[in-house]
Amino acid sequence: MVQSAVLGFPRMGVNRDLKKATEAYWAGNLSQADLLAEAKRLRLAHWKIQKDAGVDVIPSNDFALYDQILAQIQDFGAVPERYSSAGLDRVDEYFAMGRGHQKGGVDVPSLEMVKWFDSNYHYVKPTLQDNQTFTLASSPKAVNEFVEAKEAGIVTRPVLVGPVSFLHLGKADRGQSVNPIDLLDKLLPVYEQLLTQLKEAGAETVQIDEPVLVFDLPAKAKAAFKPTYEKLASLGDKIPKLVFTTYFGDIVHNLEAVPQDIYAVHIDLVRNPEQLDTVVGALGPKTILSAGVVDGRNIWKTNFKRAIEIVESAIQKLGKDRVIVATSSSLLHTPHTLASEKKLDPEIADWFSFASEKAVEVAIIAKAVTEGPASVKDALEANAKSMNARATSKRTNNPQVKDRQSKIQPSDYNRKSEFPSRISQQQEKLKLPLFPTTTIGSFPQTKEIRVQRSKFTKKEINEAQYDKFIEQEIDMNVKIQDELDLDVYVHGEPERNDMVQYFGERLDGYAFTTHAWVQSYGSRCVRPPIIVGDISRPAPMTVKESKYAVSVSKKPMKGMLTGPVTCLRWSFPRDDVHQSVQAEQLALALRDEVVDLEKAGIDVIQVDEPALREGLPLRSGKEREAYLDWAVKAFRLSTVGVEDSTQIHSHFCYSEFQDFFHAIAALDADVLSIENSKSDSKLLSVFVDEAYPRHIGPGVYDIHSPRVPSEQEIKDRIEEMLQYLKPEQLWINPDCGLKTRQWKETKEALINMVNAAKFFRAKYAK
Ligand SMILES: CN1c2c(nc(N)[nH]c2=O)NC[C@@H]1CNc1ccc(C(=O)N[C@@H](CCC(=O)N[C@@H](CCC(=O)N[C@@H](CCC(=O)O)C(=O)O)C(=O)O)C(=O)O)cc1
Ligand SMILES: N[C@@H](CCS)C(=O)O
Ligand SMILES: [Zn+2]
Repeated sequence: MVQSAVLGFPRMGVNRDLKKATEAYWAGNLSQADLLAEAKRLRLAHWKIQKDAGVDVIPSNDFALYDQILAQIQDFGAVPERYSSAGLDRVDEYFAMGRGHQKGGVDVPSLEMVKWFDSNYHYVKPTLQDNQTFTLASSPKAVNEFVEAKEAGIVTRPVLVGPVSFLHLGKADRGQSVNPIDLLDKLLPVYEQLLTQLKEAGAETVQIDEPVLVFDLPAKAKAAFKPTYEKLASLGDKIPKLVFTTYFGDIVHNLEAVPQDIYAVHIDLVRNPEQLDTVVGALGPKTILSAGVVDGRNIWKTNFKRAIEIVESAIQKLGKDRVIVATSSSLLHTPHTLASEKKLDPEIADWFSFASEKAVEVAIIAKAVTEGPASVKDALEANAKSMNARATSKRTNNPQVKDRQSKIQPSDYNRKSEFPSRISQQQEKLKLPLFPTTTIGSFPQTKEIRVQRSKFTKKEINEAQYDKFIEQEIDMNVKIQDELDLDVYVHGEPERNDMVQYFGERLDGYAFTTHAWVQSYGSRCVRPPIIVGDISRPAPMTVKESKYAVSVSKKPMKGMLTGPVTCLRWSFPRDDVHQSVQAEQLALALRDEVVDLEKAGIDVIQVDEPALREGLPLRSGKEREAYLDWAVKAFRLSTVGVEDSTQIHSHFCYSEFQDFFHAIAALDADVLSIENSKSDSKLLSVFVDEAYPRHIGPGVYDIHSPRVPSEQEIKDRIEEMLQYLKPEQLWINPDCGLKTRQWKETKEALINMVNAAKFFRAKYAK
């Protein structure tokens, strides 16, 4: 029999229940016991959904209050001393690592949080010491949650991040020099104990995630797999059988690292179906293949015919008992259920499948290949009908958009003059001081803003009332910036629900949802709009608010847009058209917006591209070069339609810019703001080595945490930056937008930031 398996389920709940509970707990409005009870309720509900869907192998320990890697950091005793010595209980210690803690005499910033592979999910980086030790918690989460499910009558497959990935995804703490992978011998005993305890609790199999195998690995990490998994195999029946799990790429280049003596190997056959034959050929003689054929990263209905063909091809080589039908990755990256979408056009809704529906899909595919297609005849027919309806729908095709794309000229990618000429024209107009201060765009999205927007959406207030409210918010933001004495203002983005969803809602070719939330980090969620057809801009999207903001501001006001690559990456993209085509369509729509902003008197326009780095193919080589080529072109196409005297800014809040520096340089933006506060300023040396001539604002403090940085801390950061950057090219700004913060901490932090900038301004004026 071919089993069906889900690799992980979204945690938030049908109504973002987990977000609401954790935020209530942080605000002191929910007890810890009630938070934990809510988490338990959600886990049980999610196991039941999968059971009712007919899934054979249901995951546990895929749940986390904040992040699954963070949970493992704590369970393995890898908590840096600054947190473990703070006298917090386990839950608060965990949250302190995730989001910082500044209360009751404890003042610790959070651990670094970075993108999970090329997704919009963020994980907390294991942050390791030279003398690191590991100790398994007395009551490990993986065991607790397995037992919890078992007591509810569901025998699950616990999920762990494997030892090589755990270390490879980690880093040495500040001031430490350890290479994480060198800690493997110390870490392995913890896995042995944990796996033994899981077996004793009744777990027959464990999903051990080693997704780093899809990277180009350093030799040491690659070589670490074999001895690690031989060691675990030597424990025989003392531990559960292991499903060695990879996703988000192919593993063909790392095949020798795949353990031979292992129960099962999972591969992502949505991203890389072509790896099937090679991987099957390299499996150990008894190893099972877990075939990831239901997309864990997108919302399109699975094409059953295609998926069944892939699974059948594996069965032909391995036999039915050696194949599992699975989701390609965890379903964490998909929304909870399509059933909540009451407002979607039924024609389009018929094309989608969210997490709960995908659980049903794996079960149907497994049944089709086990018992034959006749056993699921109706489901197969309905699916074929949906596939055909989408392929032939008029909604996907706009000839005018295609015509405009075909007429793009090489000159459409270049500004009129080179940077030196542009910057002097801009400076003449803007008259900015040395070390100009600015923020990244958004100001706190208060409860009041969300309530007003919600009222407007529900038609409880009319457009004029909502517009008036937004104008008042802009007035307030301008006043606050006057008081703070910032140099380049922002309107604060109060009218935006999200920097991508907002644009998706204003562009043709997009569908958007009411409940399709996906966790981005901690309690924060996004509702990615869905690209269903060719994209175009029916009307200006941001001009009204920016024009108003300029009219009430005495200093330069930035116009604020989300760039084409980020709009693409943080949407659910089409899977029937290459992403470069979708990015180009977005770029043309944004180009018109940039030109309209300039016409409306906006002299500084920021086009954010935080997702440019995240879209970089995970392995170096031709694919990466091709991506960078079209991604850079899309950015340029969207920004270069302006006069030299208009200053183009761009923003990146993911700091690993070293490996794509040439692409950042090729964007030709006049000013870049980049996330920097959590990384070593040494990384900035790339700007010196490459003689980068343009302006840069490396973030001087972390905005993900409510913690207020002191003026001295900010001065120290600026001092470090000045070792690498020239005073006349340095801007002073936070790491990213301030929408997730409260006003109190925002003002306090910005006062310190402006004071720090003024200190250096005075120092260098002498
Ligand atoms: C900058 N980042 C972003 C990423 N991806 C995006 N798509 N957008 C980003 O900004 N990726 C990387 C980084 C970090 N990630 C995030 C992700 C999410 C947030 C965030 O603050 N999310 C908000 C939700 C934002 C939103 O869409 N809000 C809507 C709906 C608000 C709402 O909940 N309304 C209520 C009713 C009102 C009420 O009572 O409060 C409801 O619908 O029930 C809006 O504002 O209208 C979050 O809260 O999770 C930040 C950074
Ligand atoms: N302008 C956006 C960028 C976030 S990456 C903001 O400030 O929220
Ligand atoms: Zn940002």
